[in-house]
This record gives sequence, C-alpha cells and structure tokens, in this order.
Amino acid sequence: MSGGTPKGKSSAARGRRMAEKSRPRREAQPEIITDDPHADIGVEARLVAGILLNAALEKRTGLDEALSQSPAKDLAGPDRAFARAVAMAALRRLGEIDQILDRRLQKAPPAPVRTILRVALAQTLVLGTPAFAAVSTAVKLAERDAKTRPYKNLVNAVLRGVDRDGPGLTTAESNLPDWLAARWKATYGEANLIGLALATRDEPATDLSAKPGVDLDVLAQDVEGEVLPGGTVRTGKRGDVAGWPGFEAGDWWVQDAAAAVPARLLGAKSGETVLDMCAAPGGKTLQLAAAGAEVTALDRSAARLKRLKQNFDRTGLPVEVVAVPAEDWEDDRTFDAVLLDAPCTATGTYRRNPEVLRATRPAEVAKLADVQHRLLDVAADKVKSGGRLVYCVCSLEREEGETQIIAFLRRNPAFRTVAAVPAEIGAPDEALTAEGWLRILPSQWAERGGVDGFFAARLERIAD
Ligand SMILES: C[S@@+](CC[C@H](N)C(=O)[O-])C[C@H]1O[C@@H](n2cnc3c(N)ncnc32)[C@H](O)[C@@H]1O
Repeated sequence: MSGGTPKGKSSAARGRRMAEKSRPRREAQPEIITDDPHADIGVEARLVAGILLNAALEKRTGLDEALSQSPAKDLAGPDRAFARAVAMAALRRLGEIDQILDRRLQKAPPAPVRTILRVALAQTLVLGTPAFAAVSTAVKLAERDAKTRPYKNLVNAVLRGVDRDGPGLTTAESNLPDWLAARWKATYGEANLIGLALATRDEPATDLSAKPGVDLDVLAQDVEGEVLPGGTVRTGKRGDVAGWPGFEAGDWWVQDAAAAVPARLLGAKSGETVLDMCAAPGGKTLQLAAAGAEVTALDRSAARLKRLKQNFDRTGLPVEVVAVPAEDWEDDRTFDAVLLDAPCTATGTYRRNPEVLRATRPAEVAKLADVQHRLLDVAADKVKSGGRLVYCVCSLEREEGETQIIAFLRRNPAFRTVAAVPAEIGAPDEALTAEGWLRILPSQWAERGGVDGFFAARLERIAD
C-alpha cells in the first residue's frame, strides 16, 4: 500500500497548511489502535523515509544513494515514491518541523526518536496525510526498535498534541541553516532573505525545454502547464515524466527555467562550433545542439556522460562527446562559443534538492572557487578571437559567481562583458546586475512559482 499523498491539492494550499493548522481544532481525534493487524501496512515506507532523510542530512548524494540500496530499493514502487516524498517534505521544512517539536519536547530525544517525529510531521503538516495514519505508523515504528520503544508514548503524545492544538506559528527562515541565512542576508539583504526562505517550502513544478519545431502551446496543454517567457514549459503534472506525452519521441527534456537561461545567453547559431566544457548530464548541451550548433560535450565524469548520451539518443540530436578533465584535454581546436557550467555548491537548487541546504559545508565554497578559477582559464583558451564565453553556476554564493568574473576580467584583459538582455532570453528582469550579468534568485518570479538560483555572465574575446 502506498502512504497516500492527497491528490489535487495545489502547492500554495500545501504551503498554507502549517499556518491554517495553528488554529485549535475542536473535533474529537480518533484513538490510536496499535494492535490493528493492518497498522503495519505503510510502516516500512515510513522507516525508509527516515533512512532517506538521515542519508540526505549526512551527505549531498546520500538520498539518491540510499534510494538505490536496501531497504529502499526493496519497497514496492508507490511505497518507495511515498517514502521519497516524505523525506523531501521533511528536508524542505526541517527547520519548521523542528521548531514545532522543540516547543513540545522538554529535552532533546535520542536521534532515532526525532527522526520518527520528523517523518510523521512531514506527512501530516506538509503532505496532508491523515493524522491517524501518520501517528499510528510512528508509534509502530517506535515500538519496533529497543532504542526507541521507551519513547513510544512520547511519540504518541507529541504527535497527537500537534494534531489537537495545531503546530503554532513557524518561520520559513528556520528552514535555512544559520550560516547560509547569514551569508544570504549579507549578500542579498533582509527582504530577499525572506523570499529565499519562503522558496524552501513548496515542491517546485517540473519545467521542460523543448526541441525546435515542437509547438509549445500544444505541449503546455498536454502537460497541464504554461509557456514561460523564453520558451520553458512549466508543467502542472507530477510524477514520472517518462509517461508524459512527447517523452518517448524525445520532444523535450526536464530543465528548470533558470537552468535554460545560460545556453540562451550564449546564443549559439546554426553552423557555429560550440564547446560545452562541463556538460553532463547535458540539459544545456541539448539546447545548444537544438539551436543547430556543432557541439562538443566534455565532462570529466564518464558516468554522468552516459546520461547525456541517453538524452541525445532519445532526442536524436547530434553531439561529439569527450570524457576527460578539461585541464587534461589535448585538443588544439578553438570554438566560436564556449559554455562553462562549472561545478559548484549548487546552493541555488535548494527548491529541487533541499538536501543542499544541509549538506553544503562552508569550506566547500572556497574549495570550489579554486576549481572554478582554474576551469575559467582553461575555457578562455578555447575561445576563438571574437568568440563568446558564458560562465554560469547554480550557486547563490558570490565567490562562485560575481567574484570569479571580476577576478577573471582583471587577469584576462582580452575579454569584456557583453551585457545580458533578460527579456530576450527568458530571465527575470530583476536578475540583471549593474555589470550586465545575471543573478537569478529563487525568490524571483514568485508569482509564477519561482526559479532555481543561477549566476551567468557572457564574455567576448576582443583580442588574442
Ligand atoms: C553543474 S554540472 C554541469 C551540468 C550540465 N552543464 C547540465 O546542464 O546538465 C558540473 C559538471 O562539471 C563536471 N566537472 C567537474 N570538474 C570537471 C573538470 N575538471 N573537467 C570537466 N568536467 C568537470 C562534473 O562532472 C559535472 O558534470
């Protein structure tokens, strides 16, 4: 049995649920019957949700790795999907969930007990799972393990208390770790910080980029969505994209609206040679090839390039693939245009990957900034005279964005900025910086459901 995420509720409605629940409820709550023989159904999915949640909190790739291993991989499809949805909901609203728990707990419970409580509140407060199902499975989970068994009454009391009294007021800012909140406040100001925090709450829509020739209005209708400025189709559908109209035919690929901006900024034309220097899994490479350019896709990761090749096979677009670290590539060619979508902390992608908020360590920013510095110089050497270079990162950290380009232009007087025009490439107007670069924030286009965070700059080689 799947855990039963309610259908037909908008994300805005889900987003409001915590505030609405803060009103005390009068109706009687059902008793928890833990000796019900059916109560075990769904317990396994909740157990896995906790495992996924903790794996994601431990390291960046933890959730995906845990999903591919037992016990997650042994769950039936719908249960596995439910476990993942619960873990993602808990990750998105971890700060708020902990605020609610901490108000009710007189002292910190052992970590496995907190996990059970987090998993239960993610269900009732975010996904709308009926309280009786979330509470009874939480109590069952507590009963199963000798370490948590002594706390089963506490689990019961806390969860029933939240259901009875409502969660109380919670702040979206609590979903941001302190060090990132302090950084973003210093960089983007208090008002933007609130917008960035609000963007943690809801699961974002799936965005699609389409091949040339695909009628975007028809596609938007097929996927119950709308066409955004720039041509991204924002879908209203949820679930496995492989079953959606046009997937098999390779008409489109999944790509956040902001992630589609850098390739548009590069403006590759038919017949031009283009190097995509950190290409895998290939969302931007597909855009460049779809524009008719002769694309070379380079990446150090052969495993990630496999996904790029699958996408190219599906869409039938042509590409040359090179699996090597860019610094070691022995090839004398220069290109009309080079895209460097550099490895980064990816802090701008927290709407889709809420684990980045928890798994990113402050020291990674400086470490990745060094890599970006090095790769920018390698990329610059591959640009023909008069050619373009677009540098981008899906990070919100200045050291990985603006600071890189300031330093690059200082050490490379052969390059200058060619200012972006947001309206031409489907970027939010407020993303344009005074320098002509783009600083896209997840708080922008809030009325359309937001976007991932990105930094992008377009440069031109004006001398050899
Ligand atoms: C942000 S991801 C690229 C995403 C991709 N452009 C897309 O749109 O799907 C960064 C990529 O850089 C690759 N990478 C990291 N260091 C590299 C290096 N030294 N040379 C080439 N690729 C590298 C990683 O394997 C990773 O695939």
